[in-house]
Amino acid sequence: MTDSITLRRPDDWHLHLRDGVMLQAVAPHSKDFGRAIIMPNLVPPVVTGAQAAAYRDRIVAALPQGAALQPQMTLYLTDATEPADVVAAFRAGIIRAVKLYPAGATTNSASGVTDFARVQPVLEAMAEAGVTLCVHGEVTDPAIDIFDREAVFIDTVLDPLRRRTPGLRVVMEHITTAEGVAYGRAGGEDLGATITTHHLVINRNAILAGGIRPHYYCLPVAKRESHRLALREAATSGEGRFFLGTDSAPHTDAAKLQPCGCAGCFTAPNTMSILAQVFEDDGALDRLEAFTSLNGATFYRMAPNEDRIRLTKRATPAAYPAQIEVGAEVVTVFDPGFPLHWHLETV
Ligand SMILES: NC(=O)N[C@@H](CC(=O)O)C(=O)O
Ligand SMILES: [Zn+2]
Ligand SMILES: [Zn+2]
Repeated sequence: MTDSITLRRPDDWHLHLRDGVMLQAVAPHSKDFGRAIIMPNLVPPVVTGAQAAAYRDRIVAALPQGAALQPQMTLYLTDATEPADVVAAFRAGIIRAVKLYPAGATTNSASGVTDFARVQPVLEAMAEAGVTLCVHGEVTDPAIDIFDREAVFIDTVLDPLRRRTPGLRVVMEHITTAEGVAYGRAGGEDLGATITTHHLVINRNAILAGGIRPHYYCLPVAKRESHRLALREAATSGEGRFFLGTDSAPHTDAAKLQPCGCAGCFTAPNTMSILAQVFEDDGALDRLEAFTSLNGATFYRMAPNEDRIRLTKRATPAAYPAQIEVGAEVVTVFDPGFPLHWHLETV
């Protein structure tokens, strides 16, 4: 039997494409998404409108002909960001959002915000102009347990920040906890939350039980099973607050398989096949389109994509490479641990 579903073309509201040889290798794997919010944590970070525009051009040049992907650029918020520069880049159509990394929270976040009072004028200008703030929501205090850093961030940083900046549009990026789901759900239309593919599939046992598995290590780190189930419930609910941001974050195996390995899962090549299985398993295939193709666009006040993709379930699993080549190195593709019977087809 062959099952088939047709969806509006999905968008990826949180994507790392990197630069240089890595960009060339990974960009084609996101070609079937419509819009993608491109993360600015390059080295050095994307901090000016001119840098964002130049990076956008490099991304477009790295895409194969006929690719659907339309990069939506972001600026990396630092203590030195000028409110007028952000608003000018937004009004010029160069950027879609600004990304907040607490300094030291994740990969390439050293230039992130150290002092929230310093960036308050930027946040106020963004609220006024309608620029979205995308937030990596983890505290960096070494005294806080890594599995608690998201929940503590919500209480001690995010909620106060939103209260003192009325009207600011915020996306909680890659939520990983029941607390993140609850906070996202309680927000108004100015609050959204992205959920990754991999956090719907793995809990922390995947990283640590029976041996350490660096390819499942990302930030925020996967939590216990009850949190994964809360994310599944949120993603498959169809509620407008929750939408797909893959956080596909490629690192070479050389960088991941280290005494101190990098955080990030590379899910771009097989995300839609994995999500179709997740939603089928939860009896929610009819809500996959809301999660991947409608809710994020609504949040970002964009029309949904007009064109469609098709997912077809076949007896033979979809093939995807275990690794892709990046120059002389490789990047390992996320292995969900189950066969991918849903094949992505362009219509
Ligand atoms: N998610 C990750 O584990 N890594 C991301 C950074 C981020 O999104 O926090 C990366 O850039 O590698
Ligand atoms: Zn992050
Ligand atoms: Zn990310």
